[in-house]
Amino acid sequence: MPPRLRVAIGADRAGQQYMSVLRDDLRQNARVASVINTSSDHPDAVTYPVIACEAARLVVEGIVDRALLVCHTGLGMAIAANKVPGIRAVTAHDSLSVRASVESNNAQVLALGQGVIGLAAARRLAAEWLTYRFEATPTTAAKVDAITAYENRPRRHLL
Ligand SMILES: O=C(CO)[C@H](O)COP(=O)(O)O
Repeated sequence: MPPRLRVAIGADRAGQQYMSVLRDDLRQNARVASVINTSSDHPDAVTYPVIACEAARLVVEGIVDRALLVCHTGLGMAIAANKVPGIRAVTAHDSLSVRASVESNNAQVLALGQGVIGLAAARRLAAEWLTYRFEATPTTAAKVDAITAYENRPRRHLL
């Protein structure tokens, strides 16, 4: 089995229910070394950009390997997390996309929508997500490196 993963988990108010179930699942999963909860259990505590950027920061600082985020659609969490340099965050609600996000895109952040999929599907996707690792072939690595290179360009060259 590959090295166990350190995972951050977080949710806004709209994702609290799934997040608490997924957090317990992560804690019981043999593929997980540790779980950091980036959201307060209080449902009004924080909004999705705060949670997403905090979780993304934990990833880029090397405190965790991945982050699992839940909001109503999974969209805002991914958008916000992607603003943190070095983060590749996706919203994915099917097995193929979840798998490709890790194996092909080397995404470290998965955002799920509590309003989009059922709880059983969310639990299955999260469990599957833990089994995947980036497969650094010449083609996949070159594309991910191209994203990083674009991100690291001086700002005047971005337009
Ligand atoms: O789904 C969300 C963001 O994509 C979030 O849970 C709700 O955001 P809001 O519609 O801006 O409140």
